[in-house]
Amino acid sequence: MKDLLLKAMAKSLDLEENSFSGQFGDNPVMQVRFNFYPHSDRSGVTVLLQDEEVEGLQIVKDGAWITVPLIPRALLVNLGNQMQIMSNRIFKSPVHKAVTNTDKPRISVAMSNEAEVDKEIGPMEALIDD
Ligand SMILES: O=C(O)CCC(=O)C(=O)O
Ligand SMILES: [Fe+2]
Repeated sequence: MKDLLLKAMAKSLDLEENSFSGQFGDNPVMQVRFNFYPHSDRSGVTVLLQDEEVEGLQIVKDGAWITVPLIPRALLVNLGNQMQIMSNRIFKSPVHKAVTNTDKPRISVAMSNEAEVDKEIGPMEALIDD
């Protein structure tokens, strides 16, 4: 589909139809990201750098939404579902969401790890009760 779009855009500017696709090369980077809030991260560990001035991250604590306070330049460590599974739920993967406001831009940077795609994970044996 993207090839059709790139060709159509090139044609609309009276360019040769492969003008744009040629610049993307033979192995262009394709990315898809599904954003849905609220969620818990699927990661092992997520490290988040929040906006220095505009809050927005909220987590569920004791059944209520609370806003995570801003600490400029602090890295927030959030555990994801994979750590919850491996720790047999001793570590929790909190449900959270990012709420926006109508007038201020907000940026956040998230970095996370996950187990290898085909790797099966499970609770550590020593953490399982009989
Ligand atoms: O923007 C935020 O503060 C949260 C981002 C987030 O939840 C995520 O990347 O998984
Ligand atoms: Fe998240």
